[in-house]
Amino acid sequence: MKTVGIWQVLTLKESFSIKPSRWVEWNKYISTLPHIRRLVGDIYALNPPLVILYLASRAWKGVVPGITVYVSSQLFVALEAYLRDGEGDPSAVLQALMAHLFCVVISTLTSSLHNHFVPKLTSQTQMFFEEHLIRENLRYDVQTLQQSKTQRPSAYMGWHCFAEICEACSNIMALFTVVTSIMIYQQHGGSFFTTLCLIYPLLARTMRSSWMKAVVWFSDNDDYIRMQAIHLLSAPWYREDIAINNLSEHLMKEYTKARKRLATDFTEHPLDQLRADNQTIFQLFYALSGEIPLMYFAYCAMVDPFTNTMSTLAILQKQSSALSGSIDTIFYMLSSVLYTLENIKSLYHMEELKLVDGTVEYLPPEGSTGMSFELQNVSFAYPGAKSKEGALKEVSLQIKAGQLVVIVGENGSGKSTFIKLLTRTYDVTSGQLLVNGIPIQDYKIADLHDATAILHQDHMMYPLSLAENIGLGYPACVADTEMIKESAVKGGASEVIAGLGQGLDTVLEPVQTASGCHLEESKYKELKDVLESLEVTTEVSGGEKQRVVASRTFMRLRSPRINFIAVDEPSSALDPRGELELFDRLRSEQGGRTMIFVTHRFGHLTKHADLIICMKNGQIVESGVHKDLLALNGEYATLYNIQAQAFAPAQGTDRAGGFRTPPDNDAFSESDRASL
Ligand SMILES: Nc1ncnc2c1ncn2[C@@H]1O[C@H](COP(=O)(O)OP(=O)(O)OP(=O)(O)O)[C@@H](O)[C@H]1O
Repeated sequence: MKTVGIWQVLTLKESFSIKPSRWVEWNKYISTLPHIRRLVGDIYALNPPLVILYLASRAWKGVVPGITVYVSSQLFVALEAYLRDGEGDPSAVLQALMAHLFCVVISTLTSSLHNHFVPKLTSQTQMFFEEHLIRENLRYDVQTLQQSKTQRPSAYMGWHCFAEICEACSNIMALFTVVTSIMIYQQHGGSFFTTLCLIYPLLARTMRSSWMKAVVWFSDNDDYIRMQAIHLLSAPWYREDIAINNLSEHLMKEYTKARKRLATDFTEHPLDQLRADNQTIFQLFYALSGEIPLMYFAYCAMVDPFTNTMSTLAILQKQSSALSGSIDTIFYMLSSVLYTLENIKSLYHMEELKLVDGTVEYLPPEGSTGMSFELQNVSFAYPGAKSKEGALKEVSLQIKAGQLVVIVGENGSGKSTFIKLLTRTYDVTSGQLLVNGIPIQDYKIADLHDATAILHQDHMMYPLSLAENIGLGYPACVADTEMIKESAVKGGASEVIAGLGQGLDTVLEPVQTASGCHLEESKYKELKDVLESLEVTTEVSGGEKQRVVASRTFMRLRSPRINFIAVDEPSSALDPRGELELFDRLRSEQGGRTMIFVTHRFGHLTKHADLIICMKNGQIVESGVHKDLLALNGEYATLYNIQAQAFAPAQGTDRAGGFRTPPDNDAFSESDRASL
């Protein structure tokens, strides 16, 4: 670790070597060859004539530097003979000039053609990979996706990888043709000259790789950290807090004090400071190496003054710059191509993921429309969770088909996790979870999900119309407007929807396609206004969104296949009346199906419950019905009484943390319940 100004910088000591580990890296890249073949095949199949045209344009780009070097060398020689003696061969000049111009014309035409058809090929490829990635993303469950460590590629990556590989091949061809033309032209000393030309790009590469070393940096300077914290506090989102608490002056004083203390330390970016260190000598060498062709010419001219002319110098300069350019490009591309190869893998990686699915078709238990659960010593830890403690520990329990269950407990006690296991969002880490007497993993996941409706605490809106937002609860009836409207009434969203200009057709957060540029000048105000009026987001409150999402669940409940309804704290943003109505309507929709509520405000639910589960630290600490649990006077009674006391007249303090004791252990009156 090195201290650079206020920064602590960590690097690894590396020396260049062809160690076995490097070969392991190369093997990794070689293993992508099947993916490259697949990528090229996929893109070729999209539009064979355009792909052939594209490859031809890249091939031309590969040979043109060599041809240009050769032809311009011929031109220099012919011109010099003509200028020096006044009686050179005009046809040789014309020939060389025509060849040179031909190259220029073909290159320009190729590049213009290239610009014409490449966007078409790019968008076709992008759409192909977008479809491929959407299909793969939608195929997997939460657990499999979370376990996949590979980065998620973008659809553009397909074309980008293909273009990079073609570009790399084109650059290798360019190098080959330039070297060939140097060898042809300079039959004596060509290889020596080629070697000299390597020095400049090699030094450039070395310099770049010294900048691209893996580095980690952080600052442990208290003053700097404090300045940054105060800087963050000046952001608009803290404004209200800072203004109301009148903190501006205090913060400014603190900032100034910290800045004064820091004055002597460097805060510039650590990489800039590192680069500035010990680079002068190296940079000098690097700059001088660019002059090697000139030195070589001076040497040749002194050794053999009669055969070396000014055209020889011009040719040497042209050849060396073409060669250095090709080598430099290849070095530069090498690192990006290696990265590209990794990306190709990730494009097809999703297909290789294995979805752990069962084979049993889900059927409800005989004579019932509910789903039964049995947990036997179930434990669960989230994949990659940092906490050593699992989210659920040794949980055993039975839930009968058609029961109404309420799960209560403190924050983080494992209530949502419990629901995630029952809905097979995740698989248990150990123990056994039986659904209708069969291990949950044995069922086909899609079948289980078809029989489940879940209303979450997150109110996730889809970037689609409100009609679809609700209708997708039951995709088979997504076009049934009447059913959607009825569901909206049950979910409490009908008034919200009626208040929006486009009603059910409103898209709250439309897909953003509109954009503009160069609109700063006032004469373009009209255009700017048009842009601002396009694809506008409609703001609604969190509670209103929750009502739309609840309507989606009511739509889902119309499906005759639903046997299990899980409701996980869906009312955090709802007003008390909205919450009460939502819970009552959900209960009235139960119709013999198993229904589980997770809620902190359980006063108006638990008395209807067939089973109450009280959780703490990932375990079930109590379970039973309301009366029995109150009589136990344990965890459930404590939680219940804390809520009840808010509505009870003052009667002294109780044992549960200093709250007033209610007149009896069941303090919610009907009117309290309604307004809870
Ligand atoms: N995706 C996750 N990855 C890792 N740990 C998680 C994840 N989700 C929850 N946990 C942890 O699992 C434990 C149980 O969380 P869970 O969400 O089930 O609690 P909860 O009882 O529903 O809490 P709350 O009442 O706050 O909603 C907590 O310690 C939590 O930090």
